[in-house]
Amino acid sequence: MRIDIITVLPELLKSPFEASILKRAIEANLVEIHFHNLRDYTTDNYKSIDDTQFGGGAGMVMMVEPIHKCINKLTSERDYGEIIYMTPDGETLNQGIANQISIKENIIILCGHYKGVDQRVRDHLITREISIGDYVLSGGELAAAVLCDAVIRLIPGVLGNETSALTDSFQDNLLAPPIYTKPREYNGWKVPELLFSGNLPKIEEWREEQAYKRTKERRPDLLED
Ligand SMILES: C[S@@+](CC[C@H](N)C(=O)[O-])C[C@H]1O[C@@H](n2cnc3c(N)ncnc32)[C@H](O)[C@@H]1O
Repeated sequence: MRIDIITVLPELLKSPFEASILKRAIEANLVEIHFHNLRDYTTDNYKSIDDTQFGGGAGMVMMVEPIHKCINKLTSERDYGEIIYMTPDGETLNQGIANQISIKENIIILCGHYKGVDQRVRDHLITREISIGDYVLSGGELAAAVLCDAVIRLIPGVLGNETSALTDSFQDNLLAPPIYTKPREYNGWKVPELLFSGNLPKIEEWREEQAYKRTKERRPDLLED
């Protein structure tokens, strides 16, 4: 998979890709990340990417031209399965959306700033708009990093254990069951006996029951789907 990220702050985005699972995925050539500084697509001496709003009002708006030029350059080189704008009024990111995006070969992610981008970018250049939640960040970079992490860990081969992403919360509309590791007893706090029984079908059944119970308690809305 190839991910092209358009940003005015590439430095803000680098560190999430320089550690742990994302770093290993890049090193293993399972994903390529390319940053594009929007200021490289400006025409004036000040490298302006924003201007005041037509009609008045507080806050600057990101201009259509540099974004158009950058997206045009990328799409003239290869096809993209999705051109995503990170925005608080987009569809809220969930595991289903991450699954859908993880099977795309190439995607572009546009990070906004200030009041956001000129509406014509959204009307004519963007194919999907994604929010990471009902709150407003200062820029799209952290949101893009969240989306990339959620997507990249689903690419086959990225996680050491192929099945582990499938047993995480939300994959089957259930939250994950409780998990335990050594020691067997700590401070008088015990691990459920069944987990030492070696009876794998029973353990699996217990995990499913626990996942269902936790989902019913914490996220009953998931069971309605
Ligand atoms: C200050 S916000 C703009 C908010 C916009 N004026 C509004 O009210 O919807 C600047 C940029 O941060 C990004 N951003 C902020 N909150 C976000 C969220 N919850 N999800 C995804 N991106 C977000 C977007 O790229 C947005 O263009």
